[in-house]
Order: sequence, then structure tokens, then C-alpha cells
Amino acid sequence: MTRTIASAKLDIAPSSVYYIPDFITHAEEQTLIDKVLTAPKPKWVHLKNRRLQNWGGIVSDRGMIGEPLPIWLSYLFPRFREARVFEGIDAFHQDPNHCLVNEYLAGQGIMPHKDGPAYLPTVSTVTLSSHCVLEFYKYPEDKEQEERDSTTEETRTQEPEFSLLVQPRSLLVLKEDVYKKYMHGIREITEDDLRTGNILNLPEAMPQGIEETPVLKRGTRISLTFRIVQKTLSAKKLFLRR
Ligand SMILES: O=C(O)CCC(=O)C(=O)O
Ligand SMILES: [Fe+2]
Repeated sequence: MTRTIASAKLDIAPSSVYYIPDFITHAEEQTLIDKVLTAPKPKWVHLKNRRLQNWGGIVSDRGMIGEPLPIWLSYLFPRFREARVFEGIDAFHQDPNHCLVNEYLAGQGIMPHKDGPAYLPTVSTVTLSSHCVLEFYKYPEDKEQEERDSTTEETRTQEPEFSLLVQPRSLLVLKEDVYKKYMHGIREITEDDLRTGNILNLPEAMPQGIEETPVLKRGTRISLTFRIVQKTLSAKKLFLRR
């Protein structure tokens, strides 16, 4: 039986964080890794500090021209439903319609950012292959836009307000406050010292304690980030409009 996210809510502020260890099995993890790594070459977008695959459609300001997620990704939908990940967030979507696959080699990461208004405020991330520490920075609501834009640069040198350790096969769900009021990022380092960074879910992610292994070496991590893009356009409609 899959646990519901309600039973996996972290008892922390902001309270909209849910963490389920071993959400998928080792065998499922391996299948997903194989599918990611055997995707057609042009599917990969290479960035400076990670590479990614975009599934479900390209998200733009005008909306997303949606295409169904491949079966190896929609395979997880019943699991998300059982865990009630996307339940009640929108009358029109029961399942996610978009998935970003990110691959980070050890030492790679992602700058602190917000995911923005194109998505509904529920992000569901399945982690494969290696752990990582996701860091959170308060978003400066009171600053002018210009200052906010420079914040991502500043936050790189700041200490995060809190962090989360995400282990292979886990599910991390971020909703509401933590989605809207915080930026998240992954530092470009090759190992994580679990004694620093104010990691709030250590009891859940390291139930054996951190005395024996206070420092975790990173391997290559693949993350599957499922979201709902609210505004979708059908390719047919776009074509007829011309
Ligand atoms: O890899 C992750 O867990 C985070 C990815 C992320 O923040 C994003 O794609 O917006
Ligand atoms: Fe993000």
C-alpha cells in the first residue's frame, strides 16, 4: 500500500512539505533510469550544469501544447493518486501533465529559483540513483522586481533557511507556501555534510542517524519532477486559428 502524503507531512514550518522514503522499489527505479538513459538523443537539452528532458509539452507564457506523457512516466499516476499527491488542487486535472527529467553529475546543481506561475503549486519529485540536498531560501516579497532578480545570485553565497535531504526512490512533494514563498536550489558540490544546512527531514531520510556517515558523497542523480501546467492549448486549435 502506498502511503498518503498527508501521513508524510513534515512537522516543520513551512508546513507544505511531504517526504515519502522508498516511494518506488529498486526494480522500478532501475526501469525508470533505463528509460531516461535510452530516450532518443535529441530529447536531451544540455545546460551548463545539468542536462534535462522535457515531457508533456513545451511550457510557454501562452500555455503548453500538450502531448501525453510516455507510459513509463504515466505508470506512476496510480501511485500518485493512491498517495493523493494532486488531489483537489484543480477540478480539471487529476494527474500531472508535465514531467521534467533532470540529470546532475556529482558537482552539478541548479541555481536557487522559483518554479513560477505556469504550474499549479504542487511539485512532485521522484529521485533516482543518488541523493541530493535541496536548499531553500526565503523569497523577498517586499523587494522590488529588480532586486528580486538579483536575489538568485546573492543566495548562492547565503546560507539557506533550511534544507531537505532527498534519497534515491523517495518522493518529495512541495505545495503552497514552500512553493510560493521560497526559492529552491541545489549547490554544485560533490558531497553533502549532513551536519550543516539545517536539514529538516533527517529522521525521515536517515532513520539510522548520521553518526556513522555524516558526509554523503554524491553520485549521478536523476530527478523526475511532475507538475500540472494549467493552461494547455491543443495543436489542432492552434492550427485552425491560422
Ligand atoms: O532536481 C530537482 O529535484 C529540482 C529540479 C527543479 O527545481 C526544477 O526543475 O525546477
Ligand atoms: Fe524548481
